[in-house]
Formats: sequence, C-alpha cells, structure tokens
Amino acid sequence: MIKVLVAGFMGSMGQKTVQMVNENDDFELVGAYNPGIDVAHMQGMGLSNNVKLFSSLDDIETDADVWVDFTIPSAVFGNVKFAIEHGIHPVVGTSGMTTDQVNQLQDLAAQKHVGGIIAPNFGLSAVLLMKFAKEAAKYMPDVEIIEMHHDDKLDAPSGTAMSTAQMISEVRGDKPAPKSEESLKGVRGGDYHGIKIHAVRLPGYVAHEQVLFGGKGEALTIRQDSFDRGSFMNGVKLAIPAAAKATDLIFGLENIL
Ligand SMILES: NC(=O)C1=CN([C@@H]2O[C@H](COP(=O)(O)OP(=O)(O)OC[C@H]3O[C@@H](n4cnc5c(N)ncnc54)[C@H](OP(=O)(O)O)[C@@H]3O)[C@@H](O)[C@H]2O)C=CC1
Ligand SMILES: O=C(O)C1=N[C@H](C(=O)O)C[C@H](O)C1
Repeated sequence: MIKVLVAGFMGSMGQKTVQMVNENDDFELVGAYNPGIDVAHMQGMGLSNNVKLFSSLDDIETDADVWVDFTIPSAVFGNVKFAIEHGIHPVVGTSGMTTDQVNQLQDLAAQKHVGGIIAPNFGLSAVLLMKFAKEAAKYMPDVEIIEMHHDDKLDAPSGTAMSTAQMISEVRGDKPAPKSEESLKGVRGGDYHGIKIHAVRLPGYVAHEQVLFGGKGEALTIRQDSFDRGSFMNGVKLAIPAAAKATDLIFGLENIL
C-alpha cells in the first residue's frame, strides 16, 4: 500500500487526485495540504477521518510515501523541496517551474536518494503529441505552437507548450522565426529558440494544444484536447508507484510509460 499526501487538494486537480486515490486499493490517502483551509469544514471533500489535514507547510508531519503536487506556480518549488528533504517521493503536475528550479530539485533528489517524477502533462494525448511533434520537427523545422486553456490558468505559456518547444528544439536546434514588424506588441507570441508560442485563455476551454508545421506547399498540424481533468488521472495513477521506487527525479511521463 502506497501512502499518499495530496498538496493543493482543494483545487480542481487536487480533488480529482483525492477521488482517484480513494478509489484505488493500492493507495491510501494519509495527508492533504491546502493553505487557508478551515479544518472544521472539510466534509464532502473526499477525506476520511484517517487523513491528516494541513494548512501550512511548517505543520506537516506525515508518514506519506508520495507527495502529489497540484498547487500553484509560486508554491511548487518550495513544496517539492520540502517533500524531498523529508524523504517523500514527489509526483509533480504543477506547472510554472523554471529549468533552473527543476535542475536544483533533481540535484537535491540525487543527493537525498529520493526519486520522483515531474510531468508537464499526465494526459496520454499530450504525451503523444509531444513525441510526434519531436519526430515531425526532424523533417519540418518551421513550427509554431498554440496552447489553449481555461481562463483560470495562472501561468503562460503552459508547461506542456514549453516542454513541446524544448523537445522540438533538441532535434532542430536554433532557427530564428521569420522577422516581422509588430504593429501590435506581442502579436507574434513568445519566442523559445525561434519557436513562437501563442497562449489562448478562454472560458469553456480545459487544456488543448496545436503544433503547426509549415513546409513548401504543405503543412502539418498536430492537435490534442483534454476535455475533462479526469483524463490526467491515468498518468497520475502510473506515476505514484513509479515515483515511490524511483531513485532520481524523472522529468516527463514518457520516461515511465
Ligand atoms: N501536469 C498535468 O497533467 C496537469 C497540470 N496542471 C497544473 O496543476 C496546477 C493546479 O491546477 P488546478 O488544480 O487546475 O488549479 P486550482 O487553482 O484549481 O488548484 C490549485 C490549488 O492549490 C492551492 N494552493 C495555493 N497555494 C498553495 C500552496 N502554497 N501549497 C499548496 N496548495 C496551494 C489552491 O488553494 P486556493 O484556491 O485557496 O489558493 C488550490 O486549491 C496548475 O499549475 C496546472 O497548470 C493541471 C492539470 C494537469
Ligand atoms: O492549467 C492546466 O489546466 C494545465 N496545465 C498543465 C500545463 O501547464 O501544461 C497541463 C495541462 O495543459 C493542463
């Protein structure tokens, strides 16, 4: 039985994780963390009496094996550092960490021998999109990314779009995007090593991405859609046991599939 603590359990993904953990005989929910919670009013949040509740990082005392983090970009680094330092294997879905922060956590995990996984996206369709985009970029290096998310998303670009750009960049290297004078600032999007990234935020959307490749007289578009946050849970379910036995901090769900 793997003991799990969910950080950000009051959020959309945190609640899906609580439900998934409760429904899985191999996992036991032992802790739940969310700042600002009123411990007396937690009924209906999927928590049994055995679950220890925490509203502050400093108060956390737990025998959890795995720390699932679906929180906010400004908190995730500190949370994961805390987990590793306390011997808890992190499963990280929260977006917004810099490459430098990821590297720092990987070093810490190696030093403490506490492995885990950081996945920019736990959805199979997004993992496949990134894989296919990387392959396509070998042959069609002219590419732009459009990511589309719900309007509550705090960060831009999405972790998935950044990861897609990094994977493409690995195979095609730097290639400046075509120059154009912007008469409206920012209209050509963000630039990652010459790959333009455009972030759309609209109500009604969940999480979607298109990778557009252009060639002479032809184009290729790869698209994935996450219509329901439940779609991320198969990936989280796989990541929990993988993290529990990992000896390093793995980046990307594709590396445990
Ligand atoms: N990798 C993946 O496959 C996926 C990743 N994500 C990412 O996961 C993250 C969470 O997404 P989502 O659930 O939709 O967001 P929500 O805003 O619904 O949930 C975030 C939760 O974290 C809580 N929180 C705020 N500060 C802290 C803190 N310091 N420590 C712990 N918890 C905190 C929030 O509490 P309060 O509301 O009180 O501030 C809230 O309950 C985002 O970064 C998102 O991009 C989302 C979907 C899939
Ligand atoms: O905020 C979200 O919703 C999502 N965030 C992740 C990201 O930033 O890529 C994963 C997925 O796109 C959903």
